[in-house]
Amino acid sequence: MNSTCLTYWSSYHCLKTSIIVTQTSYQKQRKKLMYVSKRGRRREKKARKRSMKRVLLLLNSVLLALGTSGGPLVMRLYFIHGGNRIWLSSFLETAAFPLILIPLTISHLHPNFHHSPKPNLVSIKLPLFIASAVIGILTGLDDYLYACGIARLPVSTSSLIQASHLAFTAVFAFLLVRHRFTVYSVNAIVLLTIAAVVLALRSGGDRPPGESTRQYVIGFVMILAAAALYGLVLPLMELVYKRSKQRVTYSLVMEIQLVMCFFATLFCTLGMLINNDFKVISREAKDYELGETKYYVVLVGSAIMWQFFFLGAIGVIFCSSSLFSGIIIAAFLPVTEVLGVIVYKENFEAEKGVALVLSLWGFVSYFYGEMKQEREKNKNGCPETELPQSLSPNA
Ligand SMILES: Nc1ncnc2[nH]cnc12
Repeated sequence: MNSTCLTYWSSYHCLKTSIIVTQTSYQKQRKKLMYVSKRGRRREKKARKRSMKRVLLLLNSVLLALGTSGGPLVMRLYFIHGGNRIWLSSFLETAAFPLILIPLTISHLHPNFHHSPKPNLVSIKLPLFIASAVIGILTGLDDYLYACGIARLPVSTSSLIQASHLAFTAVFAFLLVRHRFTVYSVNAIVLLTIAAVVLALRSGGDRPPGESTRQYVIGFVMILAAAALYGLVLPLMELVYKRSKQRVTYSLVMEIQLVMCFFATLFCTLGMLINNDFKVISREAKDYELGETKYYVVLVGSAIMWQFFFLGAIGVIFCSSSLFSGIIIAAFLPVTEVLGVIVYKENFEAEKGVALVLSLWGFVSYFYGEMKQEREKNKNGCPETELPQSLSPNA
């Protein structure tokens, strides 16, 4: 009896222990599963976010490329055929800002662009508003300097601006946001700068007949100042995103763009008022070589192209970096020159071909470096990292 009892007793204990062990391992397994699925969900969310950011980067790069090539071409069309109001052309650089209301409305309605179920109509807070307004005024000043240069140095100057613009952006990106350079990005900066300098070397041949040396020098200084100022504005924008206490979403980026362009346009409107540009527009339209209707078409086209430029630039900063914005602007410079050959029947000199090849090489080098960096990150076991050099804290 005793021995039977003992057997039962030990079997009972055995069973109990095995139940407890099973329960514990089940709980452990369950916890692990929950952890894995939680991690999986988090990964999935991050991957979705990353691919969304890639789409946005592509979209903004296309906008920036369109604006970089189309903006100077249309602005040149204005000056070539009899337009000469500098404040008006700088005003046109940002005046199409109400267009941003279209994607902004879409983004408010689309759940992928915001994070709360009931997004506010206006999410920008006062500190970000003030920063955007200050950058907007700087942009207005930059637009004026840029238009001054384009008006005085018609063809080759744009290449001069871009030549120094990328270098200024690189220096300010290092100083303001501690941008980390790779061998590939430095190679790209050098190649793109050489490409633009090759174009700029032809500048003597592009000097318009009858223009005084003084006018030429003023144009040169203005365009260099514009390059330096815009080289500061892009990293400044990146700094604003990074320091923002608000979570920076693409909707917020568009609101920032709206505020910036509003203040830039306000600045140029004051210039136009002081300079009596509004009174002259109708007379200038009547005298325009391509006709009155085409005059207004050129003005509207210019405003749209420049809006693509500015929206693309700050969108690329949001998705990648200010340096990448500068790289796209520089890379499309020879494309603009080649388009000038096609559209305005300008001469196709060997320098334009050389510059085009160099800038494509620079662009490919930059991309190769970025892809390599991302592949290495993935190999090191952090596949869910954000896009290279992206604004991870807010994105
Ligand atoms: N205001 C501006 N518009 C276009 N390109 C520029 N590069 C430098 N300043 C610029």
